[in-house]
Amino acid sequence: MYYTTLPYSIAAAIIFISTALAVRYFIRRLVCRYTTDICRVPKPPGGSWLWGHELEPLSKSWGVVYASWLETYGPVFRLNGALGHDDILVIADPGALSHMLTKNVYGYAKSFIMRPLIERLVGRGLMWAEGEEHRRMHALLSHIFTAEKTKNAYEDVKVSADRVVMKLINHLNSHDGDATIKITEWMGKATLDIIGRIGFGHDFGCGESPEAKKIAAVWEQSVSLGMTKIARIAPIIIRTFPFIVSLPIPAIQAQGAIKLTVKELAEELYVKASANPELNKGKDLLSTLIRANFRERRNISKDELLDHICTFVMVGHETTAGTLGFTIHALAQHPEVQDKLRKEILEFGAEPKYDDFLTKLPYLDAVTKEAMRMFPASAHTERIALHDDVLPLRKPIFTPEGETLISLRIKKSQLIQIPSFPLDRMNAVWGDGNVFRPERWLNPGQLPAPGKLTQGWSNLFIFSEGPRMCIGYRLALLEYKALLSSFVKHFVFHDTGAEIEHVWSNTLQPKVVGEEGLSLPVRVTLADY
Ligand code: HEM
Repeated sequence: MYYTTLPYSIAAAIIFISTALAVRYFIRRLVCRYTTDICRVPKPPGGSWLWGHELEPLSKSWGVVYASWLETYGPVFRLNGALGHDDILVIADPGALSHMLTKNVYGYAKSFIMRPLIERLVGRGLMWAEGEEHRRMHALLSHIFTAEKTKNAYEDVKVSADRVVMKLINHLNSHDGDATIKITEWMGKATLDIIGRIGFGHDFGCGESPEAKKIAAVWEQSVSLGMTKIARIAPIIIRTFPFIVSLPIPAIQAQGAIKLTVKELAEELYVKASANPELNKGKDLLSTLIRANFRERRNISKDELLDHICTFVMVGHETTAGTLGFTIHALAQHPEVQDKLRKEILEFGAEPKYDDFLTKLPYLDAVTKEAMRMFPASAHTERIALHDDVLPLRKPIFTPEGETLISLRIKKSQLIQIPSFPLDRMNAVWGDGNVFRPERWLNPGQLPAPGKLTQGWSNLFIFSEGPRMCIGYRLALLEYKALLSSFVKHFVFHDTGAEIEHVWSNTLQPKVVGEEGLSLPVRVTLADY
């Protein structure tokens, strides 16, 4: 009896599930066709029945596949989602981005992939919060990142910049003045040192303290594991099966370890600083927050304050280090740009101060903008629409049926990807978007019209735009310019000839083609002047 009925019940179950899936599929297509404009948006051909188009971007250096789609289909297109997920909208149109990120920011939340990732990496701070909670946290934190507070951080930035320069000089002296280094690692020592002081009055010993080494090791482990094929597919699977996040998978657990390490350190300062908040005169961000919490009776929990510090430490140091690393690599590949930059810095003479960086070093400013255009650390992001909405388009879509769409109706839960990495490299906007050419910034006539660009810092997308734009962008720019000018003043960077590809693992990562793990090798010698 058992042997005869089992195949029938399995067959019945298969027929039932297949019919249910087919009915669901057709209902969704009908809903999509008649209540949204998604079906009219261009879509690349192909895409597997199981993975949709979602594995294709992983097959090449990060951004290359999205860039070719953007070239072919324009700034708005759609992809088949993996594992039966609805079509995904990909948006690089400045009008639609401004609607989602500036005008209607709380109508679009971080996606089910991004939010758990952020929570594991840095905790439930500003980057993780949504809606009213985000508004409250932003009001609490924005006053510690003003232009004036950033200016006051200059001395700490300078101390760390000098320390890492001295360390690299010593390193070169012990290698006959000529060494190939992993540039992002060196930049990470400096930016961690800076955020340690500014964030919670901690000295990371220019990357040499045991805690600094632990953070660097855990970060590298998390990024390296994140580069493996399975880890790169994992977010797509997690979207359908969110419980996977709680399984003991090394790549996922390593992300949590970074947060724990930083929290442990910040907790020591928290205990000291909160014992007597009025007497604590610390200038660092944690002390400032503890004092404000005490004076204004805000009742912010210790956990929340520590998560803010974790967020600043991780998103504040890795991003800036990554962009600096890519810039120095670009300078090694463009010696004429490097020489011109060094000349400007040497001719300036004195040590530039905060205000000098803003107005008195135009070529440094041009190099900064060009690098920020080409190497955004946050290389990709995603949003979910929380309500039915209409997205305005700055560049209309012309459908094969002869219709012109100047806006798109979308449904609640629509998943939207923002391809931040290729977004500011589009040839249709920049002409030569993949060419590192700082000179374009010296002549405003050579820049695209602002209407073709997003509304963030310098009309670039690197720090995003609107109320969720990077809160630390002034500090990032100060660190970036102070470190880059010190490095270019003291060292000469040479191209090693290694072919570099980009990987999206937590942030934008460099990797030598054909080698394992993250690496951006640059040959360094001492500047001779
Ligand atoms: C070159 C360096 C940096 C880059 C490229 C960068 C980029 C970004 C981007 C793109 C976002 C928006 C993410 C999104 O909404 O999906 C963001 C948010 C954020 N950044 Fe930065 N960032 C940098 C440095 C810093 C620094 C130095 C700090 C602070 C110490 C910082 C703190 C934050 C925080 C707290 C948020 C969350 C803001 C919110 O959601 O309201 N970042 N950053």
